[in-house]
Amino acid sequence: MPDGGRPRDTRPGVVPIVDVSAWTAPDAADRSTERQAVARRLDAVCRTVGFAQIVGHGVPDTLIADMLAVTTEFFDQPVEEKRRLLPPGPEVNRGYAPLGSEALAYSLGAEDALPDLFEAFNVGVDAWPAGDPYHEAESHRMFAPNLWPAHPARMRAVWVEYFTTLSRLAGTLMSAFAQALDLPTDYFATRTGRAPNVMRANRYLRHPGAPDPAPGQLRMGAHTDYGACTILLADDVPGLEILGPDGRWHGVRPAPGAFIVNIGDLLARWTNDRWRSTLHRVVPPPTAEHGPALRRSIAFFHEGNHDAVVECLPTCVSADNPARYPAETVADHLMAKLLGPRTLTTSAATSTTIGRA
Ligand SMILES: O=C(O)CCC(=O)C(=O)O
Ligand SMILES: [Fe+2]
Repeated sequence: MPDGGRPRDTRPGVVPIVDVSAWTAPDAADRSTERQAVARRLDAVCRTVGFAQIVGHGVPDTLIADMLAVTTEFFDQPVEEKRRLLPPGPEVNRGYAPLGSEALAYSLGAEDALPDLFEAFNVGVDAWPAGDPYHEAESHRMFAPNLWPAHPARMRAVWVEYFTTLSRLAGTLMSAFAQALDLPTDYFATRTGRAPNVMRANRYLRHPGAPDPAPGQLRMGAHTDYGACTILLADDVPGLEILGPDGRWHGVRPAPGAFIVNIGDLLARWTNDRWRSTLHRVVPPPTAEHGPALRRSIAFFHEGNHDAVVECLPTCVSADNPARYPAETVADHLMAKLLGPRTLTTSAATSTTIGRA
């Protein structure tokens, strides 16, 4: 082995790198042959792994650096400060989630799970046209007001800019996904274009003097993401694992500058499982390893419009391949998924992992 017996770094490992610049670049309109090649590659990756590393995404490095800086400043405050931002109830996915307050395993129907070892901060859509009935209908829940901290003062401006930038990127990815599924490129625009997207920063940190995790306790329990797709910015620190097509857990380390994009339950349901909503988890560092083992991630969850009915796409159903999931509104699916982990009770949501490894 090249460096004294340590295993060679095998990035990108099981998660292929996909360059999407033919879809995101200013001259994307002139690159239809390349766009089609990217769409075909996305289809192949989404059918097998359900996770890709996206490069050529066009999100400026400076914005990413600002996001990480303000978010680190936020989490570095005393916990009492952060607890001022607790949401009014579990149905409001906003503000601060303290260490150990959630367990993602419940989202898959677990009946008993140890608390996860992360803390998090969540925001949703920050503003919409005053009085708009679509948004007002969910202003108590999926469009609830954000809970912004007083410090750092720049937090809201930077987060809103990043949220807006990633909403645009998600829209572009949905166009590429539509083409990959042999649909018109604007197919998802009316189904996801006004979605109650959520952005969540996770911090995993071993606090000095904290007990070792209990046997089986994870930094984040195994789950599938609930929405259409997720765009994840993560430190290149071990911990994230995905269940591969071979039925084994594989570590994922992001390539420099790449976002990790994964398919969520809504796209698995739309595609009748042609695309995988892949199980993933975050494992704790080995107990023998010293230090805080800090790992940071920021997940942008691209959902569907809350009133969209998700049912099998016309290109993904046939007499030999009947629809596997009942039609359901996005709101019903997302709320059923969300409440389990946040109330530490079994979720009643339909799982996309049944019958899979
Ligand atoms: O922290 C990570 O790498 C994964 C986070 C994640 O899966 C999530 O927030 O849904
Ligand atoms: Fe996730």
